[in-house]
Amino acid sequence: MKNYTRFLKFINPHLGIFFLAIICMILSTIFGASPIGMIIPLVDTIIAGKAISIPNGVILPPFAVDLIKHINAMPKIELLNIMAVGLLVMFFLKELFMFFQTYLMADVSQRIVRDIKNSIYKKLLDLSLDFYNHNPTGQLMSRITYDSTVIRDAISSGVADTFYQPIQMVIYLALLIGVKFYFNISWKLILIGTVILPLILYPVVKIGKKLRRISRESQEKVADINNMLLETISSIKLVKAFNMEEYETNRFKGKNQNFYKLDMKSIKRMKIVSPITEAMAVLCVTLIIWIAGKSILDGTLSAGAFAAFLAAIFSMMKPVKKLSSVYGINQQAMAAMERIFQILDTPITVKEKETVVPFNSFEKEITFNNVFFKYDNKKAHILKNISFTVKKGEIVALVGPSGSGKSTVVNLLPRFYDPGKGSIKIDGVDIRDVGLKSLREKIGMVTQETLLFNDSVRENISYGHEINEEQMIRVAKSANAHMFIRDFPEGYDTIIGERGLKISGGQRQRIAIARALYKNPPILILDEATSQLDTESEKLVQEAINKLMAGRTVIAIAHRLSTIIHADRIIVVDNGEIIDSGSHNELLERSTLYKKLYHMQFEIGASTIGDIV
Ligand SMILES: Nc1ncnc2c1ncn2[C@@H]1O[C@H](COP(=O)(O)OP(=O)(O)OP(=O)(O)O)[C@@H](O)[C@H]1O
Repeated sequence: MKNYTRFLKFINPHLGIFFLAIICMILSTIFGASPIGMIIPLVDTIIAGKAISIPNGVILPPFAVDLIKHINAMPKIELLNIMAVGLLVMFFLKELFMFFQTYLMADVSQRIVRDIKNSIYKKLLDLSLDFYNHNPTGQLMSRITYDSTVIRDAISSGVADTFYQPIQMVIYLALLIGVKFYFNISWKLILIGTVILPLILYPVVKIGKKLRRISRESQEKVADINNMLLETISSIKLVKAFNMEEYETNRFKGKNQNFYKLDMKSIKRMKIVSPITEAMAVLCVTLIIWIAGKSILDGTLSAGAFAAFLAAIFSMMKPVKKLSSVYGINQQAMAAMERIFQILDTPITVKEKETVVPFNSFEKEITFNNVFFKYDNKKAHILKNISFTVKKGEIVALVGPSGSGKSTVVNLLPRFYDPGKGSIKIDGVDIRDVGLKSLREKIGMVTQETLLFNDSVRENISYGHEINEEQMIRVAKSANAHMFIRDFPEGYDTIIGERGLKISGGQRQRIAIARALYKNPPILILDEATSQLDTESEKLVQEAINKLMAGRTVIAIAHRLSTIIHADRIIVVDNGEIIDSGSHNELLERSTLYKKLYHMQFEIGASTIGDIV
């Protein structure tokens, strides 16, 4: 229920259209119900040839008495003509308002789904990185694509009917009660109509609860399937290299089959609702016809009154039946909504404080003070007591075996994660006290995976900033990228990435370096790629990196000998701790681990890189 009311809040901004749709619903129902009133003169006056009589004891308003008298006095053929035209007009108006009702409701549902998608997307981008460690991409995508579609379908049919059908029921009930009083129909008939009929809803509610559980499961299965698709398609080379096509096909078949079974379970339940409600309805109607039939035989009920009463009861049945199927759809939507709220409610771990210290320029130093850190799902500390200082303009290189925690150290600086204990300060101010935006503006990152968007070279280089053609070409030249970009079919407008032009690893790196140069941050985090490029390409990348580092404060996860040699200080990290620091020569003399790393990583690198130092 809480989720339902919360969901209704999404309607708030579109209340205007929503109410307009409701008004159209009411009008359409009224025009749909009015012809029932015509049944009385049709049956009593035209078919049975009797005048409409006012039962004893019934007091009608004068205009109704006049109307009845007028109808009784009218030639039958004229009455029939009027009724035929009336029916046509009513039908036309009913359908017209029905069209506006469905159109406006569909508009509301599309708007709500659009808003929900926007909210999820914004939330996803605001969420801290730890969230992504335990939420696979495919599953998150399925929230935006599949779950929101379930909700859209539920709104356009569900929400509309949730309001529309009760309105219909009330109007038909009013009509029924009007007919009851007018013709003095026994309460027994009314009770059967109004009490037993809604009982039909009981099995429906029961089934609805089950549907919600199944729906939750099947939404998880869809998320699973999406995730698998994403993984295998993006790793298609790996699948082919290991001849895993058949294995992956079978894995997919398995997941798909499970989804099919679950979907059928839900379809079975959705579809069983209709025969159950049908059977109950037939039972009620038979009972009513039987009781009413006896009254007609007794002469206490006119055929016209009976026909009007029966029509009102039948009309009421439609909304009851409709409501029962809507309940199932709403249950599915609620399951989808629960999953969406789960994301919307996930706390953001790395948050900005309400009042932040201004951070306009970087002046002095970055300090890590006794920093401890662990990833949320792991018990052991990944970083232990990390303390070091980087003065403005210094280049500090982090070296250490794979998995020792180097990337984790640098990820703490732009606050991708916050330390558990200890602090990181820039110019003496804890980075948790400054605005996230102003902090990240000051930091540039060039990482091992050179991430480029499927967009033009121009957009990739200027990402997040206004495009200044001159500056862009200048940075591209510095990054040794201008030459090859110029040779692309559409120069800086060439689309690169997944669906665009494929470019080499070295070219990607140089575009990423141009992007960092364009941002022009005072602090640079450099996570050098371990993969070796060919000599020529490596030389170009190296030159570009040197230009990028010039005049900046750099923390580099070093894999290149040249970075090591250029560094003012080298920090050796092992198993999450700093075990030594100093210059290249000092460390070569006293650190066994550094010596080992040097011989393994840098010497080999140097021999292939050639004369870059
Ligand atoms: N997102 C994460 N969630 C949980 N554990 C992680 C995560 N990222 C890294 N780790 C773990 O933290 C430890 C340090 O990883 P980190 O990536 O910082 O090492 P590294 O020294 O940069 O390694 P490499 O040189 O291979 O990139 C490793 O044991 C790794 O398994």
